[in-house]
Order: sequence, then structure tokens, then C-alpha cells
Amino acid sequence: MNALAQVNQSATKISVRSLDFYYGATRALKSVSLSLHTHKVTAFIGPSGCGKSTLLRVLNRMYDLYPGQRAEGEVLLDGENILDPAIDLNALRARVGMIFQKPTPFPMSIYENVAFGIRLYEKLSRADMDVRVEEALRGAALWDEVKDKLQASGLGLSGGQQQRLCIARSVAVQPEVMLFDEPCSALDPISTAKVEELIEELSTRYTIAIVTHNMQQAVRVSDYTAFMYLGELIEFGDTDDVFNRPREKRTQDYITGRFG
Ligand SMILES: Nc1ncnc2c1ncn2[C@@H]1O[C@H](COP(=O)(O)OP(=O)(O)OP(=O)(O)O)[C@@H](O)[C@H]1O
Repeated sequence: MNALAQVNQSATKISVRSLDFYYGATRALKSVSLSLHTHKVTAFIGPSGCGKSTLLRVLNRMYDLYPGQRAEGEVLLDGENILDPAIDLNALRARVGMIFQKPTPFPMSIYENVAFGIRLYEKLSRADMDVRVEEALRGAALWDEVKDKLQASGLGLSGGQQQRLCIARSVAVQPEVMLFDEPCSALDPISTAKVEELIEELSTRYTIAIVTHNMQQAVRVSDYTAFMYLGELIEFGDTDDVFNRPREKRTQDYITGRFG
């Protein structure tokens, strides 16, 4: 690996600085600072209500859709503050995609589910669109299972396949960052294993953040882990260190199942 590639591998994609988040008067994030490294997977763990999903929703300004919710501080994406009110939210959400807990295919064909997002941002010929849809479905490890029924409804797929269709939809717009909010919690163990394998593959091309309640999953898929508690970031580091040599007692207590 050349020196430049090494630098890029450890580069910071997103830098969160002194981030506070409010639901009305309730402060759900308290001065959170951390970095997401380029082409690495960062897991967010912590007991229910600690702010994991809130933090994820800040990273593509998803909260902006809801009145009364606001973020203070800085979130730098390649050095640019995405909390700036002047930022183009459509462009931001194309760069920072999100996959939710419950698979949410649109009520349209498998092909259209993937093409829909692309059309929001680009005008492609039919032939180019076919190529992009295939690439996205291949990228989401779904192509072989659906290539003969692209016109069938996305809603007719199994839960695991629907989740990979949502991943294909996100991949199709060629994002730089992918946010996964408990992507496997509605899936069976085999589908979960497939999605985990996919996340590992995707991390060669994208910077990934994943919220999970499943400690083993965090260990399996992530390079870095952030442990949150009551809106604060308690510990952040290499996943191996956080799980095997936690610096904080609260991290130790959580990962050994003493609370949460
Ligand atoms: N829409 C909302 N309005 C008011 N408070 C909210 C809202 N959504 C979340 N909160 C509060 O913000 C805090 C953080 O919630 P968040 O959903 O980010 O936690 P979480 O760690 O993702 O939890 P879980 O693991 O249960 O999904 C909680 O105290 C929660 O009650």
C-alpha cells in the first residue's frame, strides 16, 4: 500500500464536535465529539434511550423534517459543517444514506425501488439506468435472487431481501457514508448474517455507522465502537479495545450485561 493510500485509509470522513441535540427543551445529546474514519465501520452501542439513533439522525439532518428538534455544535463532512442552514439537504442525503430498522421498500417493482432514488438526482438513459440498477443490486448482494423478477413488487420479497433492497436503493445514488439504524433487528439469523457480511463488503467503498443492540454484532462488523450513556459519549476506540480492555467502568458494566 502506498503512503497516500495509508493516509486516506485513516482519514476522517465525519468529525462531530461538541454536538448538543434538543427535542424541544429535552437535551438528548450532551457535547458529543467523535470522528468517523473513512472506509471504516463505527458501531454505536448503549442502553435504550442513550441517544444512538438521535446521533445517527443528525449525520444526515434527518431531524430537520421534524419541528422543535435542533442540533448545536459542528458536524464536519469532509471539513464542511453540515449543520449550516445553507446546506443543500437533498445533496447531503445523497452523500449520507440511511437504512432503517424496519425494511421500507416502496410499493413498486424491485427495479423501480432502485431506479426511483437515482431519478431524483440524475437523468439517465434506459440502458444506463439498467446498468446502475444491476450494479446497485449486485452491490447489495441481491442480484442473483431477483434478476429474473425485476418487475415483481418489492413488497413480495422476504424481510431479509427487502432490507438488502433498501441497501441497494441507498447504494444506487452512490453515497459516501451509509448509516444503519439497527438494520438486523427485524431479521432472522440467516438474513442477519447476510446483511453483516454485506456491511463488511460495503466498508471497502463507504464510511459506515451502525447502531446496534447486539454486542456480538458490534464485535463482528465494526472497526471502532462508541459507547453512549444518557446522551453522553462515554468511550470511543478500537472495537477490540472497547470490548476487551474498556477504560470506563460504565462500558465494562454495559458490555458484561450488568445494565441496559
Ligand atoms: N421525537 C422525540 N421527542 C422527544 N424525545 C425524544 C424523541 N425521540 C427520542 N427522544 C428522547 O431522546 C433520547 C434519546 O433517544 P434515542 O432514540 O436517540 O435513543 P437510542 O439510544 O437510539 O434508544 P433505542 O436503543 O431505544 O432506540 C431519549 O431520552 C428519548 O426519550
